[in-house]
Amino acid sequence: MEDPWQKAYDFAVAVARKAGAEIRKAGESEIRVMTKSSTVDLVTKTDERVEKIIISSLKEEFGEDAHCFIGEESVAKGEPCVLSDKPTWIIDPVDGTTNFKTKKNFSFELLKDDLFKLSFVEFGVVYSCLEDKMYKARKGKGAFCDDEPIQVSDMKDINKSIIISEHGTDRSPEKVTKIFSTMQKILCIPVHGLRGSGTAATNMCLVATGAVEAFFEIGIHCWDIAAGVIIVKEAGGILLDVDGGPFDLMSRRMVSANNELIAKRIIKEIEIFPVGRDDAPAEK
Ligand SMILES: O=P([O-])([O-])O[C@@H]1[C@H](O)[C@H](O)[C@@H](O)[C@H](O)[C@H]1O
Ligand SMILES: [Mg+2]
Repeated sequence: MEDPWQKAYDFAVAVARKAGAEIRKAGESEIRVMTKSSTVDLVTKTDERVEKIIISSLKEEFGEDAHCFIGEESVAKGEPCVLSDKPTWIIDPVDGTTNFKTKKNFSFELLKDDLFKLSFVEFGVVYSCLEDKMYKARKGKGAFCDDEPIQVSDMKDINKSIIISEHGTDRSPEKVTKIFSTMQKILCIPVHGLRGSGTAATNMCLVATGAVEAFFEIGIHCWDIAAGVIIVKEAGGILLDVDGGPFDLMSRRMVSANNELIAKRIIKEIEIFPVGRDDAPAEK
């Protein structure tokens, strides 16, 4: 049977490479940083320019009105963040802008993917442009890094696991206290280690390749994780909400793990704090 999304998947990979080259080039000049929702929620001209390049390339290829778009920087400027039945590209032009602005050897990512409905991701692409690694996954067809199949870790022992979490972009003391309390409790289970790369996309690819057992965060956005969701799933891993319920892409809460045992053990320690949904109606 003909695969209707293969062309879009291949095109997504090509656009990711093109955008990655732009980001690498931009990293050679001075990077001026601006802020969005808080003083630690950063954006640069490169984030904005690369998002425009990606969206215009997709419109040129598939038609002006064929698909919808949810782009991190467009949403920051007031565009809606709502999933409908129409195929929708979810775009984070630079994931890990805080790493990007240092111009040092941390990773930052470009990601995009395509969704139909909340729980139905067709494919995902994450291009780690500094190390030139292309992660991708297509529903039912496996996950790959540079065309080599990837697989989550088979570890079932939480005491031998490595867990990733991040601190997000909200520095209100009560939330930071919960984040650190959760990390302390997880460290003391004990686990082998806690990590954090500074980009949700990389963190999810690390779960997918088996480098770590799990990554969780409260406060991430759909564009940080959408591509990673299918990459982790296709690599054999699972996604859950931080309360152990079903994962919801727009909820801004996620646990991704190699298996249910590890995910549920971490979930026992997570101190949940409230965050607004990505698709919440805009405040008047
Ligand atoms: O803003 P951005 O650099 O695209 O994305 C951020 C990164 O993914 C970071 O790892 C995560 O902790 C933040 O919650 C995100 O906002
Ligand atoms: Mg970003």
